[in-house]
Amino acid sequence: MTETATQVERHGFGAEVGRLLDLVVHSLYSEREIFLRELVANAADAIDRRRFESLTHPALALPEAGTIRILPHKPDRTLTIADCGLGMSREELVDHLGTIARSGTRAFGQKLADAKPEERPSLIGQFGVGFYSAFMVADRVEVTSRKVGSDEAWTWASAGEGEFTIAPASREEPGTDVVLHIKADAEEYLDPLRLETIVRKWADHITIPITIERDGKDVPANEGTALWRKSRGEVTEAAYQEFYRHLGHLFDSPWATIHWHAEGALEFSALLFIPGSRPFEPVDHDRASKVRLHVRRMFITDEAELLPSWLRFVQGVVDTEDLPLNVSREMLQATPVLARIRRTVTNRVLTELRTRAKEAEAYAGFWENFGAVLKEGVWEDSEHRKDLAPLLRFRSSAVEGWTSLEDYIGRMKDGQEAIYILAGDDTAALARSAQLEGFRARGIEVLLLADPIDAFWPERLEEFDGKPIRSITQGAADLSKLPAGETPAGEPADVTALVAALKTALDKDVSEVRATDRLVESAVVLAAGTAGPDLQMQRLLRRAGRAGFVAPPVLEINPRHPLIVTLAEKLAAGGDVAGAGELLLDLARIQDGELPRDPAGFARRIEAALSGAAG
Ligand SMILES: Nc1ncnc2c1ncn2[C@@H]1O[C@H](COP(=O)(O)OP(=O)(O)OP(=O)(O)O)[C@@H](O)[C@H]1O
Repeated sequence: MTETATQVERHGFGAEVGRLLDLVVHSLYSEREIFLRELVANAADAIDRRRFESLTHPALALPEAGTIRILPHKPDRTLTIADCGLGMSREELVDHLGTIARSGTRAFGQKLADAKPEERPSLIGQFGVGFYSAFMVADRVEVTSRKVGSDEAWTWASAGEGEFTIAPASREEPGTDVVLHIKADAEEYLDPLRLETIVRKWADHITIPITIERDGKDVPANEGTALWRKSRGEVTEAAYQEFYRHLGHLFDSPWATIHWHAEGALEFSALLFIPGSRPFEPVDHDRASKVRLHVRRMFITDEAELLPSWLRFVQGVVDTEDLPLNVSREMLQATPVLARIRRTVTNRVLTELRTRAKEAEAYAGFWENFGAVLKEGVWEDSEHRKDLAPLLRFRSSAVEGWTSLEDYIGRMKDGQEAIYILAGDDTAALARSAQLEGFRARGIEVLLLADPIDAFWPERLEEFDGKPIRSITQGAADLSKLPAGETPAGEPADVTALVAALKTALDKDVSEVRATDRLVESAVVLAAGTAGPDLQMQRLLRRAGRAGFVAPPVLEINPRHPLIVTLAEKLAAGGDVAGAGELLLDLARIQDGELPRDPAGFARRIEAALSGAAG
């Protein structure tokens, strides 16, 4: 390098990088070797990306031997990881290595900061922290990179303490060298045999050849067999697990490993995993499946959406013989081959779920992690809606744990015609809801739904096994045909006049006031009109600022409740019930977890009511 001091530019790290670096460097001793996994994975990504770009820009083609070279050099205590990948421009060096681009890394940094110091090593070992893990073993890191298609090369350098420098450099070919100045206590990473053990452990499934320099020669270090091409019997659980962790930045064990080879009309190998825990990076990031598409072992893209978005939690690889190696992005969008693969792979995952759904306990684990995502399919995928319905699980007002629609139907009462559901924000609150009183009194089970998507999909599924699915907050649930377990205490008051007076008092805040037989202990409850969305859907629309023309709720009153009886009497004696009406409506709202319409006014009315009681 012929740099002069004046050409070296100094930059401060983004605040998040600084914090992450500090944590990584100071909390780690045991699992340091994963730095190599991270750097080799970055090199492999860069080569894969270059290969893909070169399909449309042949000038960017990879040199013959597209390898990753690991070069330990004891005399000057450096370890270099060199690749012939896409390379980075000056701006990319600054952006990619000076700030944290990946949301997952950022979230991980937070998790790391929150963890107890003694827990940090294992956290880092499990997740990896990308490029910055280099600072676990190096006290200085230099990255010299030349972007494909450019003659310029630049060196990014840092001691991992608050700042990095950028200076012009030279590199004969496009690609990247990451040079680590190995710390005194990390000398083992200059030993070729030690490095080889690490590569075998972490990177054996990487299909790009990896070599380690030993006695002046590049010695192959990875087997490079594509794991998914092997038959199931040839792959150990440990190898599956390692590959799974590599794919999804996951640290647990897969809940399901689905590995098969399709032959006949379509030829492909697929290795898919359903994660055993919710991934660290939120799955709804862009809602697209990231299953990787390979053609004859070569990585093509992870954007082929090989699974519908409601299966986006599935990780894995599909490797086909039926597409040309030089498949372009345009072709990927147009080819019927992918559509056929998609259908086959989707059905295979559904079959796996159906089989595993028979083991209630294990399935519950899956459901808690990904049930909410699966339900999106019921909402948006008419082709698979009916396949998904039997896979759904619910909390219920009648049984502990999870239950299915099929089991619910098995418990339906004589004369009960519908499957009843109640949606809200939180199952514990739903289980206590006044909405359930009349159903409980009649021994009728209600399914309790607390995912945001639950406001949507039931409307699309409509029925299961011939039984309509009904939200109990929508319309007047017709409970009169179903006998109550015991007759509720007290005579119902004649509330005809009260109903009319309350409607007048509440005016546009309610669309109707009516007496109901679905309450037992509570005086009032809200319902939605028969035609429009149910209460939970209305709440979500309001929160999204899209209440639009949602009709005001129906206020239902319990004619046997002492409070209602008293109000009916007060009205008959010529008293005014307008203030009480305002309070009743707000009480009904509060019961459903909402705020009073006018909290200050509500407080004043409560004060007045209490002083009346006190006086
Ligand atoms: N050898 C390389 N060649 C080209 N670009 C690289 C190389 N190493 C890193 N980069 C760029 O720097 C970015 C940051 O790397 P880093 O390892 O921190 O995160 P990541 O690779 O995105 O995530 P992770 O390592 O957690 O998978 C990469 O996304 C990539 O754009």
